[in-house]
Amino acid sequence: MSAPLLDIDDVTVKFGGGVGQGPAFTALENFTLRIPSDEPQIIAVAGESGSGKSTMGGVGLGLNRPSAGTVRFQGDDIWGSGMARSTDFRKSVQAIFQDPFSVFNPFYPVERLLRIPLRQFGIAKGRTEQDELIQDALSKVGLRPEQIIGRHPHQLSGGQRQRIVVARALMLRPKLIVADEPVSMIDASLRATVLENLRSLRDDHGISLIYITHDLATARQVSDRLFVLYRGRAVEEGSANDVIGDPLHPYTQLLMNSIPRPDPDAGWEGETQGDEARGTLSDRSQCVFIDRCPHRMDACRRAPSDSFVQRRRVACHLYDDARVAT
Ligand SMILES: Nc1ncnc2c1ncn2[C@@H]1O[C@H](COP(=O)(O)OP(=O)(O)OP(=O)(O)O)[C@@H](O)[C@H]1O
Repeated sequence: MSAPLLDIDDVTVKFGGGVGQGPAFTALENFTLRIPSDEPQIIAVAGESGSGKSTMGGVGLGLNRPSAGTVRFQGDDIWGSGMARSTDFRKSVQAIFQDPFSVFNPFYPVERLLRIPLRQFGIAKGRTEQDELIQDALSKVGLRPEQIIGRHPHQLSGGQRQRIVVARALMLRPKLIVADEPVSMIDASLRATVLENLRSLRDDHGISLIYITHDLATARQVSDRLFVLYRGRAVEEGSANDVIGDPLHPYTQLLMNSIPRPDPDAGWEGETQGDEARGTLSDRSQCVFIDRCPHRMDACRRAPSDSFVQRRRVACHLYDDARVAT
């Protein structure tokens, strides 16, 4: 069996803790995710603001170095081998970020923006080959090259810009894409198209995706597996259908019952903010959800171990019996 494409094994990421930085803050804790190399998948990572989603994405992209645990890409420890900084790795793992505006220089026409990564990664030799690749990538995301080429970012709609970001990633023929809130900046009518594009990356191009989102509905639409993060802990993980269809962790249940606001960036109703949402160092010895949980009991003063129940992994003392049984 070949090595997994990406193997994030028991990774913890802490920020700060250095001289003059105050105590270390745990943004991600004991996180494990394996994406097979022979079967492209879309993995959704959901949770409220500050839960550690982007930190997790940064781990996959080789941007956040784990404080503990290992990250392997096709079998190689990306930090042990120095691979995280190699051109090969940076080409193989691409990012699609939330705000397509931020990646565009307003003074460059689109094709110039697309040529930069081709040159940077040495993908196409001459200008003709570059132009062919650019046109091909634009067509693949449903854009008509003749309507796009020669235009500047402000002459394009939000949906076109977002698709260009997908085209840019596609041109580099990555094996994995980390898409961080790719649809939150575009209006609902275009969302379906962009989600369709993400699905096509998996189905037509064999690319796996880590899809980071606030929005459980789109997670269900596109993803094979879903991780629910709270205060840096994956509290529930399983097939998106199982977890969203019948959530077991009280936090996932809360997410399902909360009413999504019209503005996806505003988060869920009842969402905590700031320090409370992030948790503190002292929280880590007990269940991270203890202060909001309607089922709180004495056992919750200890951090729960994982239980495997109803085809998913859940970190909650309510399922301790299931854990003993397995
Ligand atoms: N470089 C950093 N230095 C210090 N703290 C950080 C850093 N990056 C993230 N954090 C903190 O880690 C926590 C998790 O942040 P992260 O961005 O991963 O959350 P998120 O779930 O993606 O949130 P959002 O949905 O708002 O983007 C936050 O409290 C954030 O302030």
